[in-house]
Amino acid sequence: MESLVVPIFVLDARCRVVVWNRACERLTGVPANEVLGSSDAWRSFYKHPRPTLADLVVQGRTAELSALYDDHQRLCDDEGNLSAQSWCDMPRAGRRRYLAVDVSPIHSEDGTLVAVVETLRDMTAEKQAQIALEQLATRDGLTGLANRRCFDDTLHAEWQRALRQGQPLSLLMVDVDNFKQYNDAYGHVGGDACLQRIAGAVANEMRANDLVARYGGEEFAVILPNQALKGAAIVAERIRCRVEQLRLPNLGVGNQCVTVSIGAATVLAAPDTDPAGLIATADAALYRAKHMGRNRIGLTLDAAPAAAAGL
Ligand SMILES: Nc1nc2c(ncn2[C@@H]2O[C@H](COP(=O)(O)OP(=O)(O)OP(=O)(O)O)[C@@H](O)[C@H]2O)c(=O)[nH]1
Repeated sequence: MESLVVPIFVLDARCRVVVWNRACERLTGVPANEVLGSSDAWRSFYKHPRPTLADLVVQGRTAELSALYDDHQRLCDDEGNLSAQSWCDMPRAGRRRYLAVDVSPIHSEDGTLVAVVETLRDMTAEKQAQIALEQLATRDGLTGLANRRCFDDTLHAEWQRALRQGQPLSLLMVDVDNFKQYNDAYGHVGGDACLQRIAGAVANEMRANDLVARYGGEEFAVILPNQALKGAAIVAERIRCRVEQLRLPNLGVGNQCVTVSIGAATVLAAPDTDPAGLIATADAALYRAKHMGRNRIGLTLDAAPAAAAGL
C-alpha cells in the first residue's frame, strides 16, 4: 500500500489513521508521521471540521452523504463500498482539488468492522473541463451573462413553477437605445465593450433568484420569479438609472449618453397560456417605450394578465 501510486489512507474502527501512503502525502502535502495515530484525517482535506468519507462509514453516518458531497453512489457489489465526489480545500497543499473518493470497509470474520480503506483520485482537471463546457453551453461569450438557450430553459422552468405555486412571473426586455449609431461612431469593438458595461450594470441590479440573459444583439432579458408588475417596474427603473449613470457618451446621437428602454410584463401562469405570450407582451411594452422617446419603461397594457396577477 505504501508504494502504490494511488493515494490511500486507512482508518481503524476508532477513526484513527493507521495507513497514510506516500501518494497521499504528495496529494495532501501532509507527511504520514503527522497524521498516523490521530483522528484528524479531515484536517488534510478541509479547513473546517467535517468527516471524511471513511469517518462517515466508521461512524455509521452515511445518511449525511447527500449533505456533504456533490455526488455519491453505493458501488454495486453491495459490500458497503461507497464512492463520492466533492471539492476539498487541501489547506496544506495550498490548492483546492476536486476529489473522487472510494471507501471499502474491512470486516473481521465475525462481521465486526475493523478498518475502512479510502482511495482518492484527483479529478480537478476533469471537473474544470466539465464546468467550462457547462459555461460554454449556458453563457454568452461576449458578456458572460446567461445565453439565449439558458434563458429559454429558465423561463420554461419558472413558468412551470409559477403555474404550480400560483405566483406571478415578470419579464423585462431591455434594449439599448440608438445602438446602431453607437456602433457607427465607435466601431464594432467599441460597441462590444459598451454591451459588456451595460451587461455588468444590469447584472448588478439582480437578486439571487433573478436571471439576466443576453436575449440577442443589443437586447437583454430579465426573468423575475414571484414578482408582481409593481416590483418589476421598480427593478426596471433601477436598471434604466444604472445604465444612464454609466454616462457612456454616444457621439452618434448628439450629446446624449447611452440609455436603455425597457418593456415590463407580468402574468399569473395558467394552463391555457405559455411563456411566448409573456415575451410578446414584454416586447410590445418595449416597443411602446421606444415609440414614446426611449430611455423609459413601458409597462404591460394587457389588462387580462395584469388583473390575473392581482395588480
Ligand atoms: N458591437 C455590436 N453590435 C451589435 C451586436 N449585436 C447587434 N449589434 C448592433 O446593434 C444595432 C441595433 O440596431 P437597431 O436594431 O437599428 O436598433 P437601435 O439603433 O439600437 O435603435 P433603437 O433600438 O430603436 O433605439 C445594429 O447596428 C447591430 O449591428 C454585437 O454583439 N456587438
